[in-house]
Amino acid sequence: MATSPDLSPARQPDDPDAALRPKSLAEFVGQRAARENLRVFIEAAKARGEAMDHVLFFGPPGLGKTTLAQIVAKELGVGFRSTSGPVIARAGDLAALLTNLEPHDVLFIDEIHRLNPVVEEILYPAMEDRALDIIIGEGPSARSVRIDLPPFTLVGATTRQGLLTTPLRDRFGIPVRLTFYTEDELLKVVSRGAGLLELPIDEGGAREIARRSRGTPRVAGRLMRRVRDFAHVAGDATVTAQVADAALTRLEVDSLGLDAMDRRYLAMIATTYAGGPVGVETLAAGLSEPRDTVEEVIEPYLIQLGLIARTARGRCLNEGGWRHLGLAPPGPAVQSNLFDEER
Ligand SMILES: Nc1ncnc2c1ncn2[C@@H]1O[C@H](COP(=O)(O)OP(=O)(O)OP(=O)(O)O)[C@@H](O)[C@H]1O
Ligand SMILES: [Mg+2]
Repeated sequence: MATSPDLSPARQPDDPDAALRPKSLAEFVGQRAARENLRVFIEAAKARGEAMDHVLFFGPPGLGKTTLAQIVAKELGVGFRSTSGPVIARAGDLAALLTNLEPHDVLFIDEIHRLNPVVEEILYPAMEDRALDIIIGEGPSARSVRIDLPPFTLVGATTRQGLLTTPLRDRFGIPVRLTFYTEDELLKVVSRGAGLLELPIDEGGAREIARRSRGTPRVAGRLMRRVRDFAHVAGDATVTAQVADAALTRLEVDSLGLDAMDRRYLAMIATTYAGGPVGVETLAAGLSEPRDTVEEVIEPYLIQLGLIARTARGRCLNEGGWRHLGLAPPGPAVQSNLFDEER
């Protein structure tokens, strides 16, 4: 996922996401504000015959950042070049990419928060003045040469907007935050996906998958494929709510859509650290997961559900978190957690 770029599902040749990826803004479900604004900016850029301003998509993994980047290029009717922050090792690599763009092309940089600082410096004048400043030669005879670039649109994607440097963030004219999907939106994602996968499913079955997809279309797609496997082997002709529930329960996806890792995370705060506060490093070590995964993948949805809180002194389990684990919240501890948050 977001932490190991070269293993990212989005970059593998047999990308299971690809089959379900919407190809146009009209097909893209949810994120209504983002979609409507993008439509305006795309139309305006096309009408003026200009490259669209630079766009930054940010939000948790699997919400559609890469998908929207591709859609933007398609709707603009321009070329799409794709790379990722950690892959661009040297300034020269980025210079080569930029000088090879056709006018108005979209250059997509995934995980843009992981750009090497030296490479990032090249990007500033490229984004602002559509120019490259290249140093030729070494020592006293070195001189700087400015190369003009074709007008282009940089589309950046990140799961961690907070890790972007301010100069980089400020150069994106169109920042777009993606948020978790509602159950009804995911219902549409599942119904559309089931059609593409030729999976016979009724409304109850689709809603069960939608409800337990962690607010995330990628998870919905994954659960749909697994439910299809179970239904196939069990000989169920149609995926009903009951069939979906049985399959999801076997996959250890609970009624809130939390998986085994989410529950281990909650249980660790509850039992090992008495409800917190506990530092994220400590939790990551206890779970044997990289800190990035804990912060980018596990926590955002648990915070959205209100099961945990991030406080200045660490992570705390909220009342809902205790109840979800089937435990009673300790009275005084809850009060002191509230007190932490206020400070
Ligand atoms: N609005 C949507 N409607 C239908 N399917 C969607 C939507 N958004 C995303 N998907 C599906 O979810 C999957 C993941 O989307 P995508 O790769 O764009 O996520 P991402 O935000 O780039 O994730 P990451 O941060 O891990 O790179 C894709 O299969 C895509 O088809
Ligand atoms: Mg992506």
